[in-house]
Amino acid sequence: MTSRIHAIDVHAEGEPGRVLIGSHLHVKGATMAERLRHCRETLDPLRRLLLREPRGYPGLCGVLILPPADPVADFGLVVLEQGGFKPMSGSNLICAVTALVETQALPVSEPVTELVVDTAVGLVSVRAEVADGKVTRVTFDNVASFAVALDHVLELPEYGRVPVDIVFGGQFFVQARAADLGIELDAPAAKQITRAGAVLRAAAQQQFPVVHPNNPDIDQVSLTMIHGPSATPGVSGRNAVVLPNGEVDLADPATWTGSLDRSPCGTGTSGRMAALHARGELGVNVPFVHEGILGTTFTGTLRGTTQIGGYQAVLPSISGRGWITGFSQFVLDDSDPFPQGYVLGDLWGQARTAAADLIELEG
Ligand SMILES: O=C(O)[C@H]1NCC[C@@H]1O
Repeated sequence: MTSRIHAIDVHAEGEPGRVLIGSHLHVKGATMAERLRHCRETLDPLRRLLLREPRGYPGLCGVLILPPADPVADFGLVVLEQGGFKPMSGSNLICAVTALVETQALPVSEPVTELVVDTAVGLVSVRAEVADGKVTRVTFDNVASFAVALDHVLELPEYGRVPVDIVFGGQFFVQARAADLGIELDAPAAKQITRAGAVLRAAAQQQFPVVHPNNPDIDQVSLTMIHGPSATPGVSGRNAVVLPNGEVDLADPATWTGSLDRSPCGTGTSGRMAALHARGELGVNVPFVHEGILGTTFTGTLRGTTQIGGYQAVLPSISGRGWITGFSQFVLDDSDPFPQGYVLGDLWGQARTAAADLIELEG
Protein backbone atom coordinates (compact mmCIF):
# COMPACT_ATOMS: atom_id res chain seq x y z
CA MET A 1 0.00 0.00 0.00
CA THR A 2 1.15 3.55 -0.58
CA SER A 3 0.31 6.80 1.21
CA ARG A 4 0.09 10.03 -0.73
CA ILE A 5 0.57 13.49 0.76
CA HIS A 6 -0.29 16.67 -1.11
CA ALA A 7 1.84 19.74 -0.60
CA ILE A 8 2.43 23.16 -2.08
CA ASP A 9 6.05 24.26 -1.91
CA VAL A 10 6.51 27.99 -1.35
CA HIS A 11 9.36 30.27 -0.32
CA ALA A 12 8.99 33.42 1.76
CA GLU A 13 11.80 35.88 1.03
CA GLY A 14 13.97 32.83 0.27
CA GLU A 15 12.96 30.50 3.12
CA PRO A 16 11.26 27.31 1.87
CA GLY A 17 8.02 26.16 3.48
CA ARG A 18 6.23 22.96 2.42
CA VAL A 19 2.53 23.64 2.94
CA LEU A 20 0.68 20.43 3.79
CA ILE A 21 -2.96 20.37 2.92
CA GLY A 22 -5.43 17.59 3.66
CA SER A 23 -3.45 15.93 6.48
CA HIS A 24 -5.68 17.30 9.25
CA LEU A 25 -7.67 14.12 9.88
CA HIS A 26 -4.72 12.81 11.88
CA VAL A 27 -4.59 15.77 14.27
CA LYS A 28 -6.72 15.70 17.42
CA GLY A 29 -7.32 18.36 20.09
CA ALA A 30 -9.91 20.95 21.08
CA THR A 31 -7.39 23.81 21.07
CA MET A 32 -4.38 24.59 18.91
CA ALA A 33 -2.17 24.02 21.96
CA GLU A 34 -3.58 20.49 22.29
CA ARG A 35 -3.13 19.93 18.56
CA LEU A 36 0.52 21.04 18.74
CA ARG A 37 1.03 18.55 21.59
CA HIS A 38 -0.73 15.83 19.58
CA CYS A 39 1.55 16.49 16.61
CA ARG A 40 4.61 16.23 18.85
CA GLU A 41 3.38 12.98 20.41
CA THR A 42 2.17 11.17 17.30
CA LEU A 43 3.15 12.83 14.02
CA ASP A 44 6.92 12.99 14.20
CA PRO A 45 7.23 10.24 11.55
CA LEU A 46 5.26 12.45 9.10
CA ARG A 47 7.47 15.47 9.92
CA ARG A 48 10.63 13.45 9.36
CA LEU A 49 9.31 11.86 6.18
CA LEU A 50 8.62 15.25 4.58
CA LEU A 51 11.57 17.31 5.85
CA ARG A 52 14.42 14.79 5.64
CA GLU A 53 16.05 13.21 2.64
CA PRO A 54 15.15 11.91 0.13
CA ARG A 55 12.04 14.16 0.05
CA GLY A 56 13.48 17.09 2.00
CA TYR A 57 16.76 18.86 2.76
CA PRO A 58 18.30 20.58 5.81
CA GLY A 59 17.00 24.10 5.05
CA LEU A 60 13.38 22.96 4.63
CA CYS A 61 10.46 23.77 6.95
CA GLY A 62 6.81 22.86 6.60
CA VAL A 63 3.40 23.91 7.78
CA LEU A 64 0.41 21.73 8.53
CA ILE A 65 -2.90 23.40 7.62
CA LEU A 66 -5.67 22.49 10.05
CA PRO A 67 -9.26 23.56 10.63
CA PRO A 68 -9.21 26.37 13.22
CA ALA A 69 -9.92 25.45 16.84
CA ASP A 70 -11.28 28.97 17.42
CA PRO A 71 -14.32 29.57 15.16
CA VAL A 72 -13.32 33.20 14.49
CA ALA A 73 -10.26 31.95 12.57
CA ASP A 74 -10.10 30.84 8.91
CA PHE A 75 -7.53 28.09 9.42
CA GLY A 76 -5.08 26.76 11.98
CA LEU A 77 -1.43 26.02 11.54
CA VAL A 78 1.28 23.96 13.18
CA VAL A 79 4.85 24.47 11.96
CA LEU A 80 7.27 21.67 11.12
CA GLU A 81 10.96 22.42 11.52
CA GLN A 82 13.96 20.09 11.54
CA GLY A 83 14.04 20.67 15.32
CA GLY A 84 10.43 19.55 15.85
CA PHE A 85 6.87 20.88 15.72
CA LYS A 86 6.61 24.61 16.58
CA PRO A 87 3.70 26.93 17.40
CA MET A 88 4.42 29.81 15.03
CA SER A 89 6.70 30.92 12.20
CA GLY A 90 6.65 34.10 10.14
CA SER A 91 8.04 32.68 6.90
CA ASN A 92 5.84 29.58 7.16
CA LEU A 93 2.73 31.65 7.81
CA ILE A 94 3.53 33.74 4.70
CA CYS A 95 4.03 30.50 2.72
CA ALA A 96 0.70 29.11 3.99
CA VAL A 97 -1.28 32.26 3.18
CA THR A 98 0.33 32.56 -0.28
CA ALA A 99 -0.48 28.93 -1.08
CA LEU A 100 -4.08 29.00 0.19
CA VAL A 101 -4.98 32.34 -1.43
CA GLU A 102 -3.31 31.67 -4.79
CA THR A 103 -5.03 28.26 -5.07
CA GLN A 104 -8.32 29.86 -3.92
CA ALA A 105 -8.65 27.33 -1.10
CA LEU A 106 -10.21 30.23 0.84
CA PRO A 107 -12.55 33.02 -0.33
CA VAL A 108 -10.31 35.64 -1.96
CA SER A 109 -10.98 39.33 -2.44
CA GLU A 110 -8.80 41.85 -4.22
CA PRO A 111 -6.96 44.08 -3.51
CA VAL A 112 -6.84 42.75 0.08
CA THR A 113 -7.90 39.40 1.57
CA GLU A 114 -8.23 39.48 5.33
CA LEU A 115 -7.82 36.28 7.30
CA VAL A 116 -7.39 35.11 10.87
CA VAL A 117 -5.00 32.25 11.61
CA ASP A 118 -5.22 30.11 14.74
CA THR A 119 -1.94 29.08 16.39
CA ALA A 120 -0.93 27.42 19.67
CA VAL A 121 0.21 30.82 20.97
CA GLY A 122 -2.81 32.89 19.89
CA LEU A 123 -4.75 34.32 16.96
CA VAL A 124 -2.90 36.09 14.14
CA SER A 125 -4.72 38.56 11.86
CA VAL A 126 -3.45 38.59 8.28
CA ARG A 127 -3.80 40.98 5.34
CA ALA A 128 -2.80 39.49 1.99
CA GLU A 129 -2.42 41.99 -0.86
CA VAL A 130 -3.68 40.27 -4.00
CA ALA A 131 -3.47 41.41 -7.64
CA ASP A 132 -4.80 39.26 -10.49
CA GLY A 133 -4.82 36.21 -8.22
CA LYS A 134 -1.19 36.68 -7.16
CA VAL A 135 -0.36 37.41 -3.53
CA THR A 136 2.05 40.34 -3.68
CA ARG A 137 2.58 40.86 0.06
CA VAL A 138 1.45 39.30 3.35
CA THR A 139 1.28 41.32 6.57
CA PHE A 140 0.45 39.58 9.82
CA ASP A 141 -0.22 40.83 13.34
CA ASN A 142 2.02 38.52 15.28
CA VAL A 143 1.35 37.21 18.78
CA ALA A 144 2.57 39.18 21.80
CA SER A 145 6.37 39.17 21.89
CA PHE A 146 8.60 39.87 24.86
CA ALA A 147 12.13 39.93 26.23
CA VAL A 148 12.80 37.47 29.05
CA ALA A 149 16.36 38.69 29.64
CA LEU A 150 18.60 41.38 28.15
CA ASP A 151 22.40 41.09 28.06
CA HIS A 152 22.39 37.84 30.02
CA VAL A 153 25.93 36.40 29.89
CA LEU A 154 26.18 32.81 28.60
CA GLU A 155 29.31 30.69 29.05
CA LEU A 156 30.06 29.22 25.63
CA PRO A 157 32.54 26.57 24.59
CA GLU A 158 34.77 28.01 21.81
CA TYR A 159 33.51 31.63 22.23
CA GLY A 160 33.82 32.37 25.97
CA ARG A 161 31.41 34.68 27.80
CA VAL A 162 28.89 36.28 25.43
CA PRO A 163 25.99 38.62 26.34
CA VAL A 164 22.67 37.51 24.83
CA ASP A 165 19.01 38.45 24.83
CA ILE A 166 16.47 35.70 25.49
CA VAL A 167 13.25 36.69 23.70
CA PHE A 168 9.93 35.29 22.53
CA GLY A 169 8.43 36.22 19.13
CA GLY A 170 6.26 33.16 18.46
CA GLN A 171 9.15 30.87 19.43
CA PHE A 172 11.88 31.45 22.02
CA PHE A 173 15.20 32.74 20.67
CA VAL A 174 18.67 33.36 21.98
CA GLN A 175 19.92 36.48 20.20
CA ALA A 176 23.51 37.76 20.13
CA ARG A 177 25.53 40.46 18.38
CA ALA A 178 27.73 39.18 15.53
CA ALA A 179 30.57 41.45 16.75
CA ASP A 180 30.56 39.70 20.16
CA LEU A 181 31.17 36.37 18.39
CA GLY A 182 33.78 37.74 15.98
CA ILE A 183 31.82 36.77 12.88
CA GLU A 184 30.57 38.59 9.78
CA LEU A 185 26.92 38.29 8.75
CA ASP A 186 27.71 37.46 5.13
CA ALA A 187 26.98 34.40 3.01
CA PRO A 188 30.67 33.32 2.80
CA ALA A 189 30.63 33.02 6.63
CA ALA A 190 27.59 30.69 6.56
CA LYS A 191 29.45 27.75 8.17
CA GLN A 192 30.85 29.92 10.97
CA ILE A 193 27.41 31.43 11.60
CA THR A 194 25.71 28.03 11.82
CA ARG A 195 28.38 26.75 14.22
CA ALA A 196 28.08 29.80 16.48
CA GLY A 197 24.27 29.58 16.31
CA ALA A 198 24.25 25.91 17.28
CA VAL A 199 26.65 26.49 20.19
CA LEU A 200 24.59 29.46 21.43
CA ARG A 201 21.36 27.45 21.28
CA ALA A 202 22.86 24.50 23.17
CA ALA A 203 24.28 26.82 25.85
CA ALA A 204 20.97 28.69 26.20
CA GLN A 205 19.09 25.40 26.55
CA GLN A 206 21.53 24.23 29.22
CA GLN A 207 21.79 27.51 31.12
CA PHE A 208 18.48 29.35 30.63
CA PRO A 209 15.16 27.51 31.14
CA VAL A 210 12.14 29.23 29.58
CA VAL A 211 8.39 28.67 29.57
CA HIS A 212 5.61 30.59 27.85
CA PRO A 213 3.18 32.05 30.45
CA ASN A 214 0.12 30.85 28.47
CA ASN A 215 1.38 27.54 27.09
CA PRO A 216 3.65 25.38 29.29
CA ASP A 217 4.49 23.15 26.29
CA ILE A 218 6.49 26.06 24.79
CA ASP A 219 9.48 25.52 27.03
CA GLN A 220 12.62 25.60 24.92
CA VAL A 221 14.94 28.10 23.29
CA SER A 222 14.40 26.76 19.76
CA LEU A 223 16.36 29.11 17.51
CA THR A 224 19.34 31.45 17.47
CA MET A 225 19.50 34.90 15.89
CA ILE A 226 22.85 36.60 15.31
CA HIS A 227 22.42 40.26 14.41
CA GLY A 228 24.34 43.37 13.47
CA PRO A 229 24.14 46.60 11.54
CA SER A 230 23.32 46.68 7.82
CA ALA A 231 25.21 48.64 5.18
CA THR A 232 22.10 48.80 2.96
CA PRO A 233 20.42 52.24 2.81
CA GLY A 234 16.93 52.17 4.35
CA VAL A 235 17.57 48.91 6.23
CA SER A 236 17.48 49.00 10.05
CA GLY A 237 19.53 45.87 10.76
CA ARG A 238 20.81 42.57 9.43
CA ASN A 239 20.45 39.09 10.90
CA ALA A 240 21.04 35.41 10.41
CA VAL A 241 18.88 32.84 12.18
CA VAL A 242 20.19 29.34 12.76
CA LEU A 243 17.80 26.37 12.91
CA PRO A 244 18.98 23.03 14.31
CA ASN A 245 19.47 20.34 11.66
CA GLY A 246 17.50 17.84 13.70
CA GLU A 247 17.00 16.71 17.24
CA VAL A 248 19.91 17.91 19.33
CA ASP A 249 21.49 15.86 22.14
CA LEU A 250 22.84 18.50 24.52
CA ALA A 251 25.40 15.99 25.82
CA ASP A 252 26.80 15.37 22.33
CA PRO A 253 28.32 18.42 20.56
CA ALA A 254 28.44 16.36 17.32
CA THR A 255 24.66 16.95 17.08
CA TRP A 256 25.01 20.75 17.48
CA THR A 257 24.65 21.55 13.79
CA GLY A 258 22.39 23.93 11.98
CA SER A 259 21.18 25.58 8.80
CA LEU A 260 20.48 29.22 8.10
CA ASP A 261 17.01 30.65 7.79
CA ARG A 262 17.05 31.96 4.21
CA SER A 263 14.54 34.67 5.15
CA PRO A 264 14.94 37.54 7.66
CA CYS A 265 12.83 35.40 10.11
CA GLY A 266 9.46 36.74 11.25
CA THR A 267 9.41 35.29 14.77
CA GLY A 268 13.06 36.26 15.31
CA THR A 269 12.43 39.79 14.04
CA SER A 270 9.46 40.06 16.43
CA GLY A 271 11.68 38.99 19.33
CA ARG A 272 14.42 41.41 18.25
CA MET A 273 11.88 44.26 18.13
CA ALA A 274 10.73 43.31 21.66
CA ALA A 275 14.35 43.56 22.89
CA LEU A 276 14.92 46.89 21.10
CA HIS A 277 11.68 48.28 22.57
CA ALA A 278 12.64 47.08 26.06
CA ARG A 279 15.93 49.02 25.68
CA GLY A 280 14.09 52.15 24.55
CA GLU A 281 15.62 51.83 21.05
CA LEU A 282 12.43 51.19 19.01
CA GLY A 283 9.12 52.98 19.38
CA VAL A 284 5.58 52.07 18.39
CA ASN A 285 4.71 52.59 14.69
CA VAL A 286 8.35 53.03 13.63
CA PRO A 287 9.20 50.76 10.64
CA PHE A 288 11.96 48.25 11.36
CA VAL A 289 13.38 46.84 8.13
CA HIS A 290 15.26 43.63 8.85
CA GLU A 291 17.55 42.09 6.25
CA GLY A 292 18.38 38.36 6.11
CA ILE A 293 21.41 36.48 4.81
CA LEU A 294 20.18 36.67 1.17
CA GLY A 295 19.59 40.43 1.40
CA THR A 296 15.78 40.07 1.38
CA THR A 297 13.79 41.97 4.01
CA PHE A 298 10.84 41.69 6.34
CA THR A 299 9.40 44.98 7.56
CA GLY A 300 8.19 45.06 11.13
CA THR A 301 6.26 47.66 13.09
CA LEU A 302 5.10 47.64 16.69
CA ARG A 303 1.37 48.31 16.81
CA GLY A 304 1.29 48.64 20.60
CA THR A 305 2.24 47.14 23.92
CA THR A 306 0.61 44.68 26.27
CA GLN A 307 1.30 42.47 29.25
CA ILE A 308 1.74 38.71 29.06
CA GLY A 309 2.18 36.76 32.27
CA GLY A 310 4.63 38.92 34.19
CA TYR A 311 6.27 40.28 31.02
CA GLN A 312 5.95 43.66 29.34
CA ALA A 313 5.24 42.69 25.75
CA VAL A 314 4.96 44.30 22.32
CA LEU A 315 2.56 43.58 19.47
CA PRO A 316 4.63 43.31 16.27
CA SER A 317 3.31 43.20 12.73
CA ILE A 318 5.54 41.69 10.06
CA SER A 319 5.30 42.05 6.31
CA GLY A 320 6.97 39.99 3.55
CA ARG A 321 6.44 38.17 0.27
CA GLY A 322 6.03 34.54 -0.80
CA TRP A 323 6.26 32.64 -4.09
CA ILE A 324 4.89 29.19 -4.96
CA THR A 325 7.69 26.97 -6.32
CA GLY A 326 5.86 23.70 -6.88
CA PHE A 327 2.90 21.42 -6.37
CA SER A 328 3.85 18.00 -5.04
CA GLN A 329 2.30 14.67 -4.30
CA PHE A 330 4.66 12.80 -2.00
CA VAL A 331 4.47 9.03 -1.88
CA LEU A 332 5.36 6.59 0.89
CA ASP A 333 5.38 3.01 -0.30
CA ASP A 334 4.96 0.37 2.43
CA SER A 335 8.13 -1.34 1.27
CA ASP A 336 10.26 1.85 1.43
CA PRO A 337 13.13 1.06 3.86
CA PHE A 338 13.29 4.73 4.96
CA PRO A 339 9.74 5.52 6.14
CA GLN A 340 11.02 8.49 8.18
CA GLY A 341 13.65 9.56 5.66
CA TYR A 342 17.25 9.83 6.75
CA VAL A 343 20.06 12.26 7.47
CA LEU A 344 23.72 11.77 6.63
CA GLY A 345 26.69 13.64 8.01
CA ASP A 346 27.85 14.94 4.62
CA LEU A 347 24.88 17.32 4.28
CA TRP A 348 23.50 17.45 7.81
CA GLY A 349 26.68 17.26 9.90
CA GLN A 350 24.97 14.90 12.35
CA ALA A 351 26.91 11.66 12.25
CA ARG A 352 25.18 10.42 15.40
CA THR A 353 21.63 10.96 14.14
CA ALA A 354 22.44 9.15 10.93
CA ALA A 355 23.71 6.16 12.91
CA ALA A 356 20.52 6.17 15.01
CA ASP A 357 18.42 6.06 11.82
CA LEU A 358 20.29 3.07 10.52
CA ILE A 359 19.78 1.19 13.80
CA GLU A 360 16.07 2.05 13.69
CA LEU A 361 15.84 0.63 10.19
CA GLU A 362 17.57 -2.61 11.09
CA GLY A 363 15.31 -3.10 14.17
O1 LIG B 1 10.16 33.40 9.84
C1 LIG B 1 10.23 32.66 10.83
O2 LIG B 1 9.66 32.93 11.88
C2 LIG B 1 10.99 31.40 10.70
N1 LIG B 1 11.65 31.06 9.49
C3 LIG B 1 12.18 29.70 9.68
C4 LIG B 1 12.39 29.61 11.15
C5 LIG B 1 11.33 30.49 11.79
O3 LIG B 1 10.22 29.72 12.10
